[in-house]
Amino acid sequence: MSDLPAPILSHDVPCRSPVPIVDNTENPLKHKNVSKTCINPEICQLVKNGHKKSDLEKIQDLLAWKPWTLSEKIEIRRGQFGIGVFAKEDLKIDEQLFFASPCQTIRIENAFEVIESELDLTEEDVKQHLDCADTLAVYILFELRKGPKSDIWPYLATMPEEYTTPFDYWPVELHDYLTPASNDFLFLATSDYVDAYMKIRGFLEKHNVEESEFHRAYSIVSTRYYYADGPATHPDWFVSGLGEADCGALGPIFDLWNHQSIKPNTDWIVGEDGSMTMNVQEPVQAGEELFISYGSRVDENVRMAQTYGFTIEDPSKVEELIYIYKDEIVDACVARLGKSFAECDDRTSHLIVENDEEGGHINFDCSINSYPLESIFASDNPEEDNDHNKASRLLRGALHIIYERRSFLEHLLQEIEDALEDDINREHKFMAKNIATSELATVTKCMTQMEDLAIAYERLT
Ligand SMILES: C[S@@+](CC[C@H](N)C(=O)[O-])C[C@H]1O[C@@H](n2cnc3c(N)ncnc32)[C@H](O)[C@@H]1O
Repeated sequence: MSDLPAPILSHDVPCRSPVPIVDNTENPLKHKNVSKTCINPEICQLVKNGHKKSDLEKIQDLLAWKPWTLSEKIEIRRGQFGIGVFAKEDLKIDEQLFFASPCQTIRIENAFEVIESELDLTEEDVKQHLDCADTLAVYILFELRKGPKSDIWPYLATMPEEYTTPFDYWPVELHDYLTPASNDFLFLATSDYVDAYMKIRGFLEKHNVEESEFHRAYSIVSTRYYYADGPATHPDWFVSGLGEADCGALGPIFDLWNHQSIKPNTDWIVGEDGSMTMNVQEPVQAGEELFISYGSRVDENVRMAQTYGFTIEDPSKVEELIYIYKDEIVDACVARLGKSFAECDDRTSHLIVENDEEGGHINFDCSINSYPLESIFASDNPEEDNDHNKASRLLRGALHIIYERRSFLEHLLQEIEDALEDDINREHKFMAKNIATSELATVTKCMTQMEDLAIAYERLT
């Protein structure tokens, strides 16, 4: 049984009607609840005297902003990953911890309202249509500029001042410390927001928005965005579909939950009406941090680095995908099939293109039924071949690639360890180390599986 009051249904909390731009010179805190943000009179006095609010004081303001449905058994405080959510008491599976009605989340409709009514967005400005993330980023940017006059200031005030992730600004001199897959993701990290910036560059320049300001707003959105249904209607300049779960929203309070890939202890449900509920998924002991998984594909350090700007040190808590590159396949083909470089190169180029893999790599899931490896290591006389021969040829090819990768990663890790002896760019070097460590763990696991399989095949002969 939940200790929470019955959830506030969406129709009980009126959504804002289109907000006219109000002259707030008298009361800069337009929202009624916001004017009462100092829930602690001592803090109130300190703020009046020019005291800069701490992170936790800002969180207090956020909690006082709306009638959140938040379990008394949890608390928000600083932990090892910045602000996080913690259990004050033991929690049982299925207990409800948090509920937000649609009006308590920040949705694409809020962004439409402000962009359409307050910003002079012309057809010329939006030659390419904006998607959900772009639109929310523009909205967040201009609300941040309003400061305390913004309707959503108690939320925005809790955002980190600096919002750049190391992957966005990776120093050129540290490129060699990244695995090949990280180098692919490094490109993706910047390309999203650069594309978004380029789409509306003219409009942003008209408002004197520098790239760094847009970058902060875009990062706020991309690191805190959850999928929700698209809007029922939308302006012409908006690109996403109607009513499909391809859009996103920001969830104050909800977005204070930190990430854990494997067995997170809480989970969330987005209702059909757009409400958000957080439930306990694994038993939790008092004092423990509450985690969600940010998504099924973020169990790779490399992807977390790209999207969220952090990596996890413990390799048992992450699982990388193994990306195999063309050069590695060609090398294995020459070494294991005794063919010429030209022939192997030709076969591999052809198959990688046919397999339509971006960037000349294939995703290898440590299975010998992996196409196009199967085709590359196929016999020249397939009609004389049998399953056993096929499998052992494939295993030899795959193991060659895995062994080479493993020794590359061991060497790379040694180089990173040496580089860590000087203090420059330590955060980046630790990130590179975590990525290489988790990839090495995944590759080693795959190697063991392949070797066990190879031994089993040998026994059969
Ligand atoms: C949605 S916010 C979570 C709240 C955040 N900790 C804060 O202080 O506002 C996501 C950000 O939290 C941090 N984070 C979340 N989970 C993490 C983890 N497992 N390890 C390191 N950092 C994490 C990252 O900076 C990430 O971009």
